[in-house]
Amino acid sequence: MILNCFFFASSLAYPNSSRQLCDSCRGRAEVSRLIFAAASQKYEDIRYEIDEWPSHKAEMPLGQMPVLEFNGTKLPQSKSIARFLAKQFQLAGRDNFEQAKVDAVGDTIEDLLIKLTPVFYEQDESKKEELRKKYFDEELPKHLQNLDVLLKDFGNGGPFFVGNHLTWADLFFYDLFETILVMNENCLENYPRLK
Ligand SMILES: N[C@@H](CCC(=O)N[C@@H](CS)C(=O)NCC(=O)O)C(=O)O
Repeated sequence: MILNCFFFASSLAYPNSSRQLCDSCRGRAEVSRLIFAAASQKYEDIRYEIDEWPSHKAEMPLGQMPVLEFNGTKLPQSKSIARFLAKQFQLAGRDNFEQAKVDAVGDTIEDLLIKLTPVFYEQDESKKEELRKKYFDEELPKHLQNLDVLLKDFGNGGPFFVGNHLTWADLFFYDLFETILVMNENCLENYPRLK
């Protein structure tokens, strides 16, 4: 099976952080790349730079990326792509209810990502810092508290969010926190289970 992913490359730099991220933000396709890697599956990974994007936008069903091409059809929406791949490769939960628990974790992670995006897109440096501080002081703790509850309830005391085995929810959390920890390396200190 050959699958193509499309993805935006953009820069992410936090000069005050001691953590380093790769020189381009991995974006919304990264969780799918991690699923492919965890399942040892081959796929084609096509990435566009910002200046290449206008000539490809019309090729995408919703004019957005990422898009997965499977058997000649293009599937948009990063979480739908991730769920599809996870189901293909048995990383979505072992029964219907486990899948719902994995989805609940994935949706809770998405909640904290949605609130973070204004920080990424703010161009004014002082406003960006203000938003960043507010996010880490007020917003993120609520979401981490929610994730901690789900980890406790669904994870059977083990290291995975659901059912003592790896699912795409773990990969989604790992992917996002690689970025978030660059922005604030202490943000998981009060959540030892999540850390
Ligand atoms: N809900 C969508 C959001 C996709 C999205 O916003 N993609 C952005 C890049 S992160 C995009 O393609 N922007 C370019 C454009 O809209 O022209 C998903 O999760 O895939």
